[in-house]
Formats: sequence, C-alpha cells, structure tokens
Amino acid sequence: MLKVLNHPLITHKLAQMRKVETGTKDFRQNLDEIAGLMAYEICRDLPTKPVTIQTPICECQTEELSKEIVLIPILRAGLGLVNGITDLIPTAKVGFIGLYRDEETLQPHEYFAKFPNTMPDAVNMVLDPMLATGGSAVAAIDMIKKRGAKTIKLVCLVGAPEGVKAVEEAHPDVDIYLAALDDHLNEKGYIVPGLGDAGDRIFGTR
Ligand SMILES: O=P(O)(O)OC[C@H]1O[C@H](OP(=O)(O)OP(=O)(O)O)[C@H](O)[C@@H]1O
Ligand SMILES: O=c1cc[nH]c(=O)[nH]1
Ligand SMILES: [Mg+2]
Repeated sequence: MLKVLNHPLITHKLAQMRKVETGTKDFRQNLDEIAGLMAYEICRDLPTKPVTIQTPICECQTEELSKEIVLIPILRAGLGLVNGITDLIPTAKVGFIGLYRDEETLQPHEYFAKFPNTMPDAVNMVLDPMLATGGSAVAAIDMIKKRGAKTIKLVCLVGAPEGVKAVEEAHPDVDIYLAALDDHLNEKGYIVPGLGDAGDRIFGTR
C-alpha cells in the first residue's frame, strides 16, 4: 500500500526544504517537524488493547498501545527523521542501518547494523527521507526481515515512481508512506524535482 500524506502543513514545510537557498538549520528543523506530522498520520492505525484503569474518580475502561514501536533510520539521512517521531512516541526503540549508495552503480552498500531484539513483535518503521531507485529501502527491509521483523512501514519524505515500484515488487507486504511522490529520476539517480542530497543537506557535508 502506498499512501501520500497530502496535508497543507507537510507540503508547505517540504517546499521550504526543496528550496536551494534553504540552509542546514532550516532544512533540519522542517524535516523534524514533517517527521512528527507524518508520524501522527501513520500512527492512526496502530493496534491498541483494552485496559481497565483507576482514575481519581472511578474505574474506567480505556485503551493503550499494544505493540512496541521500533524506528530504524537508514544512515545517514534517516537520522533526520528520528527526533520528530520520538517527540511523539518517547517509548520507541531505535535500530540503525548504515547504507550508502555507490555514486556510479547506485547500488547500496551496508556498513553498519544494530537492532533492538523486539523487532519480531513490534511495528517497525524504516526511516529515510529519500526513496530514489529503491535499492537502499529494499536492502534495509531485507535486513530487518532476516532478523524477524514482520510488521513494517517504510516512511520517506520524497519518493520517485521507480523506487515505489521496486519496494512494492520486492516487499508487497510493506506499507509505504510519502510526503510527496515526485516525477522521475535523473541520469545520476537523483529525484526530480526532489531536494538534492538529503544527507549532505542535513549534515552540511560536500
Ligand atoms: O533509493 P536509492 O537509490 O537507494 O537512494 C536513496 C538513498 O540515497 C541516500 O543515501 P546516501 O547513499 O546518499 O547516503 P547518506 O544518507 O549517507 O548521504 C538516501 O538517504 C537513501 O538512503
Ligand atoms: O535525490 C536523491 C536521491 C538519492 N539520495 C538523495 O539524497 N537524494
Ligand atoms: Mg547522501
């Protein structure tokens, strides 16, 4: 399932991030804010369980979240989505996948992995601002499925149709959430119109 979260606040903040003149501070801040807004929408269907609690007035039947949330940012750029989501879900556990995309072949290369052991029963959210060819997202989902993850949501800001297709074909059970579905990839594998290299813009490199 692909869901593009069309919301005026998300689109406005993404427009600030897309602008070439936006610097590191504003780029990071808008990413942080969009992450929270996207998480709010994505969490609408989180499972809950009935509980009986005691208020200061009386006993009452209500509901609590029934599954742990695990966030799995794809380094580096995925780190930019973590704080905005943990502000909303402070109990979330965080795993890490280090992947970089070879600039020539566009193939993903793994350099780090560290996961909480709760992935098999958790709702796992793979985080990366950019879904371009989809190679990195497909590899990241392969890695967490090997460790037992079953419920998986892929959370990206900007996606290309090529990347969406690649993930849908490799992992049809994974829900994909985007803030925007862009037009296409250019000859260097960058999303058009996109926002450039997310990692470099978040961390001020290059
Ligand atoms: O869909 P794909 O074609 O695989 O491209 C998307 C990947 O490329 C970027 O990472 P990059 O390799 O630039 O690493 P970085 O986050 O360290 O900058 C981006 O953050 C994704 O992980
Ligand atoms: O447009 C793109 C494609 C891959 N990675 C990025 O950071 N940006
Ligand atoms: Mg990068």
